[in-house]
Amino acid sequence: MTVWTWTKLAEAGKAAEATPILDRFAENPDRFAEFSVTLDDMTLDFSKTTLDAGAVALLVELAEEQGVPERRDVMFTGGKINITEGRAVLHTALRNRSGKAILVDGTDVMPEVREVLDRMAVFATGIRSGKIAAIDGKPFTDVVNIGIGGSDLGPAMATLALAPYHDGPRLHYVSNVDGADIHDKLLGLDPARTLVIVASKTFTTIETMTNARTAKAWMEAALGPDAGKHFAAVSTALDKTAAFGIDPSRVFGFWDWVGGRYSVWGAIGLPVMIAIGPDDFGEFLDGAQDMDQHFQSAPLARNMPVLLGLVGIWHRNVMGYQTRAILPYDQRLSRLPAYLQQLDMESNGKSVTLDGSPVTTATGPVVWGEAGTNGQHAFYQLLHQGTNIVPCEFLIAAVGHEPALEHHHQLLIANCLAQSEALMRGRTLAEAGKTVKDPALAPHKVFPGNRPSTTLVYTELTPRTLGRIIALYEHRVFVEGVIWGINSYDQWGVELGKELATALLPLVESGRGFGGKDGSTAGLLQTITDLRG
Ligand SMILES: O=P(O)(O)OC[C@H]1O[C@](O)(CO)[C@@H](O)[C@@H]1O
Repeated sequence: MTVWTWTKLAEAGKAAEATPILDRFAENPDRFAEFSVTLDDMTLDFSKTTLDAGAVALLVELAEEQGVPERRDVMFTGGKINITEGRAVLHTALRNRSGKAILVDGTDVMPEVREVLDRMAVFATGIRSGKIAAIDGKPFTDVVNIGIGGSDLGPAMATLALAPYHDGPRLHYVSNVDGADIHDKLLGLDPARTLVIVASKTFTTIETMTNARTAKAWMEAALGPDAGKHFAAVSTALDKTAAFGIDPSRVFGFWDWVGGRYSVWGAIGLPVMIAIGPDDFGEFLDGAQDMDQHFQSAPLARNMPVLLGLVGIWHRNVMGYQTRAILPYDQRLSRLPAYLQQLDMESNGKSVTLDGSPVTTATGPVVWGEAGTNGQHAFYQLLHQGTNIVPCEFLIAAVGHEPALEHHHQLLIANCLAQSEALMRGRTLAEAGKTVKDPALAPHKVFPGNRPSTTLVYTELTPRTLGRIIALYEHRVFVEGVIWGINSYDQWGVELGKELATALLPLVESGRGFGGKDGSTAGLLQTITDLRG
């Protein structure tokens, strides 16, 4: 009975406060082994948390009671778990390399998935080799991807993450409707050498369509009516890509059962495939499949995504922490926090359960972060001494991609481990007193410690490793969403702002008619109108 389990968990949470994390290692020399989980060369360490064996057992019980294994199996087999949109949730089909059929409404989706991936590979290879050339017969040197949200964050994050594997044309990402974005990205690009990919699941998103039209005008000004030959599209709306003038042979489709924020594995990943090539893109998919298979087969208590999800539940619901920080010690993962913000917050930022009734527990935390070590010199002050406790999620590769700069990587590792140690260990007043001549300074140098973190360690940030990392976080979001009883796969919360922006545009354009608006909005419209002159 779930209420009973939540009650027991609340008691466990109170009891946990009595034993500092650091002391738990003295009590149990096997704590690291017992509170970490491994998949091949990847280890998730959650020993620097207040969890003990009893709490983990209760959390696993909660996951079982809430039906995590059953819901997982329904998701993987094409059940329509996105009930508010009547859709299956099958991003896992995009990286199903097993040859097994996956049925949606009785039809195997795998032949279509493979067909699109094969077409992407032919196109990407052609662009990379120059066989698919610009209208003057010369190779494309630059690719501009226009998209936003899931049609931008995943490929942009992955392109940066996999820079050491990038041997195709240069990639540029335009997302913001702010004209500054497309202006600055196109500046210095030669339309004669540039391919534009318009990426939009719906092909209606105002930001993307506005940027796409601007890019088309830029291209047409240079190339005239042949400009369309420098465009490709990724979308589920094939009628709309045709209306935009993109040749169907350059349109790569996907399906309504792939959510935008889960879509990097298929056609939305086209720019990544162009950058790193189909073979490495295949490795990326293989990595995700590794995690899928582990998620499906490992017992809950040794299951990496389940445990990461349960650590999240412990921190959010039992300890009451409101945010979680994503802290990759990898400059090339500097877009990971932004990517995970959409994945996590658009999925689990919900207030009603599947049946529409209000939730009775807190749901998704605020997700934020920055690459280490940069964050250390910005916001770690608050992490160590602020009044909020922020569970920190560190990521670090054992090996960097720059052998000649090995000393940099050693410093990076030392910094990463030092931070989780410092958060846990803290510094007492007595210890602080020994570091200062003036005792009045000692309180300023106290660190409360006992601040929780997890660390994900792997050999090297390869395409396969990146695939595993992203799939790990996708499944973590799933596990938490199931426990909270919410639909992680819709995003109605983004609609109201879009509707109001559409209604406001004519007022901005005309500079009048503010009467029906609330005082603040009318006042801001008037002020902006006056400033625009
Ligand atoms: O790919 P599209 O349809 O342009 O949508 C872009 C993004 O907009 C949203 O629908 C809402 O912001 C996201 O879920 C999605 O990733």
